[in-house]
Amino acid sequence: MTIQTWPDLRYYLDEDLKANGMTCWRFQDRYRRPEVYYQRLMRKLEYLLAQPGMIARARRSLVRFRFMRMSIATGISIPPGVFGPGLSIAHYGSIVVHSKVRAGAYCRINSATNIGFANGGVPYLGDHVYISPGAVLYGPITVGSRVVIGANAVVGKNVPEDVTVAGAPARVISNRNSRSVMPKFVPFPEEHNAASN
Ligand SMILES: CC(=O)SCCNC(=O)CCNC(=O)[C@H](O)C(C)(C)COP(=O)(O)OP(=O)(O)OC[C@H]1O[C@@H](n2cnc3c(N)ncnc32)[C@H](O)[C@@H]1OP(=O)(O)O
Repeated sequence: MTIQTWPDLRYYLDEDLKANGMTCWRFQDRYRRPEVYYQRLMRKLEYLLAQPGMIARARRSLVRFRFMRMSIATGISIPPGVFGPGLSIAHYGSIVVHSKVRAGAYCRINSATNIGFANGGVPYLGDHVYISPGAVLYGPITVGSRVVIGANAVVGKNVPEDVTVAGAPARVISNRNSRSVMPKFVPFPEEHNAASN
C-alpha cells in the first residue's frame, strides 16, 4: 500500500503520530520533534508524487526542497515510498535507507542504522520490525514481521518472523519478538498481531 489519495495521506499521518507517541501535531513540534517533522514532509511528498498536474508539480518542488533541508538538518535519509504506515523514528541522527527498500507497517528505526543495496538487491522488511541503534541490513533479504534486530547487528541473510537477531554476522539469539521492545505507544493492530506472543 502506498499513499495515493488524501484519505491515504491522513491515515499515514495519523498512524505515524500514534507510532511516535503523539496525539496531534502543533507548529512547535517542528522544533521539538524534528525527526517526526521530517517524516511528515516525507508523507506529503509521497502523496504529491502520486498526484498529476501542474499545481501538484509546483507543490511537490516546494515540499521536496523542505524535505531535503530537513534531511540535512536531521541526518535522516529515508526516501519516500519505503515505509508503511506507523513508522516510528526514535531519534534524529544518521539513518540511511536505500530508495528501493520496502518495509511494512509500524516499524521502528533507531539512529546510526543503514539499510542498503548489496549483491544485486535490497532488504524487504515485514511489519513491526524493530531496528536497534547501529544495525546494518543489506542485500536481497527478507526480514520477517515482528523481528528485533539487535544493536550493531550486521544482517545479510533472511530472518524468520518473531525472532531476535544480533551480532556480526547476525544470528538468532532468541524467540522474543518486537512486542517486548517496542514502546507501549506503537500500535499492534489486530491484523498485524496474529502471530505475536
Ligand atoms: C537513546 C535510546 O535509548 S534508543 C534505544 C536504544 N536501545 C535499544 O535499541 C535496545 C537494543 N537492545 C538490544 O540490542 C538487545 O541486546 C536485544 C533486544 C537485541 C536482545 O535483548 P535480550 O533478548 O534481552 O537478549 P539477552 O540480553 O538475553 O542476550 C542473549 C544473548 O545474546 C547476546 N546479545 C544480546 N544483544 C546482543 C547484541 N546487540 N549483539 C551481540 N550479542 C548480543 C548476549 O550477549 C547473550 O549472549 P550469551 O547467551 O552468550 O550470554
